[in-house]
This record gives sequence, C-alpha cells and structure tokens, in this order.
Amino acid sequence: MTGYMTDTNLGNIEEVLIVANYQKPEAKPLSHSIQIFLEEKGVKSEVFGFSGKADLVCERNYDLAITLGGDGTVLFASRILAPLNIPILPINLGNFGFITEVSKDDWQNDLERVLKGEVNLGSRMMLSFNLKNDASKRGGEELCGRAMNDVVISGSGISKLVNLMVHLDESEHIEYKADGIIFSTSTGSTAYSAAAGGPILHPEMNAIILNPICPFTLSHRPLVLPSESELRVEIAEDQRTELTLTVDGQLSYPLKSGDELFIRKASSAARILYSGSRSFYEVLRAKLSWTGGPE
Ligand SMILES: NC(=O)c1ccc[n+]([C@@H]2O[C@H](COP(=O)([O-])OP(=O)(O)OC[C@H]3O[C@@H](n4cnc5c(N)ncnc54)[C@H](O)[C@@H]3O)[C@@H](O)[C@H]2O)c1
Ligand SMILES: Nc1ncnc2c1ncn2[C@@H]1O[C@H](COP(=O)(O)OP(=O)(O)OP(=O)(O)O)[C@@H](O)[C@H]1O
Repeated sequence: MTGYMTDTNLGNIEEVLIVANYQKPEAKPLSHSIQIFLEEKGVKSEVFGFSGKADLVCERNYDLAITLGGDGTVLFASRILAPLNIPILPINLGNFGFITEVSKDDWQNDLERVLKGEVNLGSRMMLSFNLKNDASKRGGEELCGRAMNDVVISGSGISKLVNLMVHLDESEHIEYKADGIIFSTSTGSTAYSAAAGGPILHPEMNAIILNPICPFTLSHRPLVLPSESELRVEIAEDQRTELTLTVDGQLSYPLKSGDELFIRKASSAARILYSGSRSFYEVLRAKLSWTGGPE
C-alpha cells in the first residue's frame, strides 16, 4: 500500500524523453546509461539536457518522460508535459527529493517495472493562471501558464505591505494586506505554503490552497478551496512596492496596479510515477520531520 491512488493505464512504451538537469554532474552519464538500457529493450529515446532556465518545446508524443534532477526538474517538466498527458518517472539527483522519490541507485528496477506496466501512477492537479494587464487589455497577448506547486504574488522591492483583493466568486471577496499570497496545489502544500503555515494535503487531492504570507492581522487563516473555484485577484492601486508573480519558484513576471490575475484548476493533471517503495506519509516523516504521532 503506497498511500497513492494507482492507475495502471500506462500503455505501450515505445519512445521516451529524458529531461536531464545538467547542473547535476551525474545527469549526463546517467542519461547515456538509460538510453543504452532502453535501446537494449527496443525502446527509442531522446535527451533534453538543460542548465538553468530553459525552454522545452515538446513536439513529439512520447509515451514516457524520465526526469534526472531534483524536485525543481519535475516541476519544470510537469508544466510542459502534463497538457500532453505524458507520464513522468522522476529519478532523484537533487538534494531534497520530496516529489522525486525514485532513487538513482534503483532506477533500473523501477524502469524495468514501468516498461512491464507494473506501475504506480498518480494524478496531480495543476493550476492554470492568466493575467489581464494593460498590454493585454489593449489587444496584446495575455500571459498565461500553469503551475505544479504554486502561483505566488509577492512584493519584490522594498519590504512593504502588498494590497490584494481576492474574489472567490461573484459575491465574495477578501482583502489582504500581507507580504503576498500563495495559491498552492496539494502537491505544493508541502513546499512554500507549508513554510507559510499552510495545511498539508495529500498530493492527489483536488483543491486550491489560498495562503497569505505574513498577513497584517491576527484573523487570517489559510483556506482550502474546492478545485473548481475560479479566483480573480485584483492588484489594488497605490502599491508601495514592486510586485512579482512567481510560478513554481522558477518563472517570474512583474505585476502592476490594475492588473487582474485569474487562477483556476488546469484542464490537465500531471501524471507522476512512483516506485511504490514508500507511502506519502513515510515521505512526510522522512523528509519533513512529521511525527504523525505523539513521539
Ligand atoms: N520559504 C520557502 O519554503 C520557499 C520559498 C520560496 C519557494 N519555495 C518553494 O520552492 C518551490 C520550487 O522548488 P525548486 O526545487 O524548483 O526550488 P528550490 O531548490 O529553491 O526549492 C526549495 C525546496 O523546496 C523543495 N520542494 C519543491 N517542491 C516541493 C514539494 N512539492 N514538496 C516538498 N518540497 C518541495 C525542493 O526540493 C527544495 O528543497 C516553489 O514552488 C515553492 O513552493 C519555498
Ligand atoms: N527549467 C528550469 N527553469 C528554472 N529553474 C530551474 C529549472 N529546473 C530546475 N530549476 C532550478 O534549478 C535548481 C536545481 O534544480 P533541481 O530542483 O533539479 O535540483 P535540487 O534543487 O538540487 O533538488 P531538490 O529541489 O530536490 O532539492 C532549483 O532551484 C530549481 O528551481
């Protein structure tokens, strides 16, 4: 029992994409070893190696992607591969490895099992966002994208309170004076949102966490909203600092007074493969020091 929902509908694996973070010295040699391993099994593969900020344009419909890196590499790959419905096997070459629980020493066993269709495949809801700003209101292209962990609005200049109005639906809105707001998926609940006092959600729950960062009041609490919520954030006038929109801690865009940010559940979920060796609760204990008991 892994604590994850499993879906064995992986299908035949004929072509694999390896997404390798070349900032990790082991990534290049490991990608070659994986290619040889796959070739021996008659499976074609291609490597996308990157260092730092990267653009992966995926034109082929791969049956599987393998990430070589840390959690950040899985976040990067998910944003691009989830809409294409490509499942991801994350092999951990990072430091923390909360999402990337397949160990670099066990990859052969795990990949072998995946090729045989013996899989633990989880589905993780993602967020989609779009920004209406001056340029898009004047007919320019609207900025849009998706996030696996979180979409964060925060002050980026001198440390000042940020004023944000979040519309939960037509009739309900909340005014925040805070350092910013984290909009998180359940996957992201163990990342920035957890550090900001948010609740831990099982990563396969469909929900949106709305979590203010250091709100200037004693009464705000993080909220867990239904996944079908359509949120609209108004960037109020007269901000006293610069504002930034950050996506999965990897992409950032400037925000201005008068901008409106729309956040909702993305139309496609990320499909993540697990080794099945440890449950989510065991990972919580091992990585985040969750006691899960009185001791
Ligand atoms: N104060 C904070 O804790 C803080 C501040 C900024 C960003 N972040 C998080 O970092 C994420 C980006 O991660 P990264 O690896 O690209 O950058 P990074 O290397 O700066 O990551 C921060 C840490 O968060 C871990 N992490 C990432 N996603 C996680 C998840 N879903 N559950 C548990 N731990 C997770 C990473 O392994 C890493 O140790 C952002 O989405 C945001 O949630 C956290
Ligand atoms: N495509 C990308 N664009 C921008 N930054 C990226 C991208 N991929 C990875 N990063 C960043 O590069 C850094 C290192 O990547 P990665 O997460 O793979 O390794 P790590 O930080 O050692 O692992 P872990 O997150 O598990 O501790 C992270 O800060 C991550 O956010």
